[in-house]
Formats: sequence, C-alpha cells, structure tokens
Amino acid sequence: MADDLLTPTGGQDYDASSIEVLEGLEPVRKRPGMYIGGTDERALHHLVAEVLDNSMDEAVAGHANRIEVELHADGSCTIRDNGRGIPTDPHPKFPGKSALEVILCTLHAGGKFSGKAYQTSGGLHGVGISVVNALSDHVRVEVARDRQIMAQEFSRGIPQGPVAPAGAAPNRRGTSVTFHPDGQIFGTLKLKPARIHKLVRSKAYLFSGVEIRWKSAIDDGETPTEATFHFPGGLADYLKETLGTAATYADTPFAGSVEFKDAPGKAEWAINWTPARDGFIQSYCNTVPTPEGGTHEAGFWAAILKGIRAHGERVSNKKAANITREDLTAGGCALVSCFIAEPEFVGQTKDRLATNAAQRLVENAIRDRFDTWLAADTKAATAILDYLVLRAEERLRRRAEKETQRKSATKKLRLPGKLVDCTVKTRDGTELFIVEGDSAGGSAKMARKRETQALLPLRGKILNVLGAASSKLGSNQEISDLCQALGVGMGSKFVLDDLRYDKIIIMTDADVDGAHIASLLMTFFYTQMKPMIDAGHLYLACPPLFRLTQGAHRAYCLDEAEKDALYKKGLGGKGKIDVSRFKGLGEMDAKDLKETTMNPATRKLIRVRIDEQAETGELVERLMGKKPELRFEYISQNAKFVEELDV
Ligand SMILES: Nc1ncnc2c1ncn2[C@@H]1O[C@H](COP(=O)(O)OP(=O)(O)OP(=O)(O)O)[C@@H](O)[C@H]1O
Repeated sequence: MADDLLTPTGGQDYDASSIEVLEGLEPVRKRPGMYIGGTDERALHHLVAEVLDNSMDEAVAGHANRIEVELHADGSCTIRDNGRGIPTDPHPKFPGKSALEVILCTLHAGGKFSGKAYQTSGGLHGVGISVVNALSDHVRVEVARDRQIMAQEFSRGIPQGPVAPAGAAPNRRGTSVTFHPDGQIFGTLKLKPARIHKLVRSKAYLFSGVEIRWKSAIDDGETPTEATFHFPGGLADYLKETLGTAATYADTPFAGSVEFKDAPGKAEWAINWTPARDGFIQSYCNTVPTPEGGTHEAGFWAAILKGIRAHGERVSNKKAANITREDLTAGGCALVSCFIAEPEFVGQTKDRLATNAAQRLVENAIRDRFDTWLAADTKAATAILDYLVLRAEERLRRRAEKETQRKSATKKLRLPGKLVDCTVKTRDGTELFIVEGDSAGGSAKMARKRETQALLPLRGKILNVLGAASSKLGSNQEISDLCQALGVGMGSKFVLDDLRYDKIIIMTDADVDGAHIASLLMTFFYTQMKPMIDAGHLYLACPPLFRLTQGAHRAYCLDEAEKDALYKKGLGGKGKIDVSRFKGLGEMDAKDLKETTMNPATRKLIRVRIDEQAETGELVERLMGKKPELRFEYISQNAKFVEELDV
C-alpha cells in the first residue's frame, strides 16, 4: 500500500521504441529552426541566400563571373551561374547515386571541407543546398557541363527520378537551381522581390569580379523588375550609395582592399563619419553577411581606434586618448568584408564570425593603411579627430552626470548599516553582492574590496513576486531597498542605463534555503528587470560547502563529490585531513569568503542567462514551484549548464 503511494505510475510505454533517429533530410523538416533559424520571413529568404552563396563561392573562387537571379510568378526562384557546375558523375562512396543527388539529399556533403576545390568560400558545412531541398516542395537542378545538360528534380528532399540528360549545351556551362518553398513549412509566406533585390545588390558590391542580373515576375511597385549589378568600385561605392546626400567628415571614405600577408584571403572596407545619422557597421565574411559581427569586426575597430589615437598623439591632441570604440561607432558608418580560408561561424545561419585569426589579420591589414590615409588627408583627419574627441567628451560628461545622480541616490537611501556602498564613482567594474543575513554581511564586509564591491544584506526571504499583487511589491521593504540600491525602477520603469553596478551578484548559502532565496531573487529580476539579465549583469556566487585542512595546506570544495575526491587524493601536506562543513556564509571567516567567493582573481561566478530555446514560463514555474528541493535541483543542475567563468 505504502509502496503504491510512493511509486509514481505511468511511463511504462517509454522504452527503446520511443527513441527516434531521424534519417536523411527528415531532421531539417522536423526542426527547420536549427538550420535556417526558424520558419519566418527571414528564414524563408535565407533559402535564397544559401543557393546564391554557392554561386558566389564559384565566382570568388574564380570559376564564374555571371549570376542570374529570377523570381517567378508562382513564388519559385531560380539562381543560375556560369561556374563549373555541380558534379553529376557517380559518387564513389554511394553506389548508384550521382554526386548531385548526394549533395542535394545528404547533410554535410560538399566540396568545401578540404580547401581543395574552394579556398575562401562562404559555404563550409555542406548543408545549405540540402536544407533548401528539404524545405521546398519542388526543386529542379540543371547542370551544364561537357556540352550537355543534366537535370534532376526533387520534392521535399526526395528525388523524383535519377539525374538525366536534358538537352545539349554546346557553349555554356554552370548550375541552375530552381526551388519553390514548401507551404507546409512556411505557411502563406512568399518570397519578396524587395528583400531578394537588396541581397543580390549587396553581393555584387562585395565582389566586384561578378555581374549579377536580377529579374522578377512579381512587381511590388517599388523594386525594379529587372536590373544588372556590377560594381567595380566595391565597398566605397556601396557606402556612398548608402549614405546618399548626408554630409560626411571626409570627402572620400577611408576605403581599400588588402591581401593578407601570411594567410590566403583579404580584407576590404569603407568607412566615413557623418553627423547626420547614427553610425552602423555591416560586416561580411566570404560575402556572407554577419549581422552579429564577430572577430573581423573586432579587428576592424581595433585598427581604427589605435590609428586615431596614434594620430591624436602625433598632433599633440591629448584628448584623443579618451576616445573609445563606443565613440567610433556612434557616427561611424562602416562596411567591412573579409575573405578567409575555413571561416568558423556561429550556427548554420552564420550570423557571427568566430575565427580568431580574423581579428589579427583584419587589424594588421587595415592599420598601416589608416595611418597613411590620415597622414595624407589632413583635412579629413582633423575633422574626424575633432568630432571623435567631442563625442568622447560628451560621453564622459554624461557619465559624470550620472555619477552625481548615483551619489545623491546613495544619500537618499538613508540605509545606514544596510547598503554598504563601494567607493569608486564610476559604474565600470563595480559589484553589488546581495547577501543573505546579517552575520554573512559581517564577514563579507571585511572580505570585500572597498573600492569596487558593495554589499546589500537582505533580512530573511524576499516576497515571492509571482504570487504577489503589484501594489504589494511596491510596499515591500526588502524589494524597495533593493531597487533603491540598484538605482532602478521595476517593470516598465526599469532603465538599464540607471543601474548603479556592473555586476549584481546573488550570494546565498550553499544549502536549500540559500537556493530558495536565490530563486526568489532570480524570479524577481526575471519578471521585473529582465533587460538586466539579458545584458549579462546578473550573477550567482559559488560559496564552497567544505574546507579541508592538512597542516598548512587548505582547500575548498563546492560539493560532496569534490570533497570526497580531494580527501582521497590528499592535499599534499602531512597528517590528518581536517574537514569542516560550512553551515552558511556566516560561518566562514573573512579570509575563507574572500578567497573562495569574492576575490575576482580566485572566485568562481555563474552568469545567469535566459535560455531563449527553453520554455521560460515552465522554467519560472519550476523555480517557483512549491518544493524547495526541486528548485535546488534545478539551480544546481543548471548552474553547471550556464557556467561561465568570470573575467
Ligand atoms: N552553384 C554551384 N556550383 C558548383 N558547385 C556547387 C554549387 N552549388 C553547390 N555546389 C557544391 O555542392 C556542395 C554542397 O553545397 P551546400 O550548399 O549543401 O553546402 P556548402 O556550400 O558546402 O556549405 P554550407 O552548408 O555552409 O552552405 C558545395 O560544397 C559544392 O561543392
């Protein structure tokens, strides 16, 4: 009877047969988000980009110089190039299948893995065209090679017949891919001429060795239905066109193209500054747009920043040293494109470049050129330097103003003995430890670094915000203390810029109660100050549970397993190992606390972030469920998951 009560029922049908293995292109249709970032309009147009990128790769590799992109009335799209043509001969590893079929129907099949057929290509995963194939209800590929056309058709990733001859091609070669996006995946969304036109145009700017023809049977009233793009002026022309008639500080942008000295590839760029609009940067790697930037952008800004500061020094403008990257980007409008071998992107949609070497390559390529340019065009150099110095001054003044507000906020708090503030005036590098209980506050006060570390001891548990009415929130003492200390309001009144500290660190005991308090605080921040978590300001401290001493040797362990292992191994000292378990932060002396939990050089911190993939609602529910053990389990499991060491 008792057993029945304890043993949960159900789940008997969960056995080996419930574990599925998706084969061929099935995973793409089941989880398109993983391959094209979703099923929205952006994802739909990503299909065009995948096919176009393949033709661009042929062009960049020097095998094609013309590409045609055509949007048809039925919503399908054709992309044609005069490159080498996708190979159609039998594939040695897949008997009975042509290379074409293998490429279209297999994930991770491609010619860009070894760098033999392509050197600096945008494609690298061997996934692109198979994804397009999987997500289209009709695909027709025609390859003109060796005076003959070979064609094959597919539907939802499945060949509709073998590759077969489809006429003669006496004097042309290349690949033509026509695809119609599948309504089962994209619903009623349709390819839009404006988006494709823009994409196609930008590709022509990025690689001047190609002519791209555009044609659309769909007329949206704004986009030209026919056009030919060929831009020998490259990025400099692109920037000029983007900026239109806006006044700029340099008459001609700082632009150029430099081959890397010690690696295959090159960097191309164009930048100008304007008071007329906000700055922007558009970056590309191997003609693939990288809207989230990455290492090439970092290298570009580093070159510009170092160059402008050095110029300031040359003309004895001391204020130039204050200029930061933030000032550069404010009015700077930049286009950066690099071509590198074996680029590493984040994800299949390639939104960010991760190749470390790109930073150095791009920085080195541009740095000297920038110095020369500044020295040659003194009028532009002076105008840009003056403008940037002004921006830096403005930024510093704004910050100083905020600091005064911050100081007066501390005065207004009138919380003697509660908020133990840090002494530096700027927010940079400051930390607020939210500590559990007064006794912990005592040792933390001794352990902290006065300049940058502040403390806010909380008495007992804060209100569970999920269950509370918002009027109750405002009148809760602990919560209003917390808001005042942080210098921000709740919900819609939260302003990230007002935050008075860089890092907000929840420091609670390493036990169930501590975990409960941490989860209450995290829920509070999640519901009332989410942008603070999104911007990466919220952290959990990791106080240890055990201290082991052996003679003069001391070590700390975060959990039982770590302690057992160390106990077995020994600390390298002589004699008995003494184990003490900390019942709470209050039991640690200042030295313990400093070394393990507070000193940035030796501690461990966990950055709290919201996993956008996870069901956040369920997660909060879980955090706020009635059982503290569940919360503790959640936190300890996920702590491992989101572990990011502090820097
Ligand atoms: N237009 C084309 N001309 C010549 N070869 C092509 C063309 N399109 C595709 N290929 C060949 O098919 C292979 C697979 O293409 P696919 O788009 O699937 O992946 P990829 O371009 O290698 O990498 P990624 O997944 O990063 O786009 C390419 O590596 C290339 O060898």
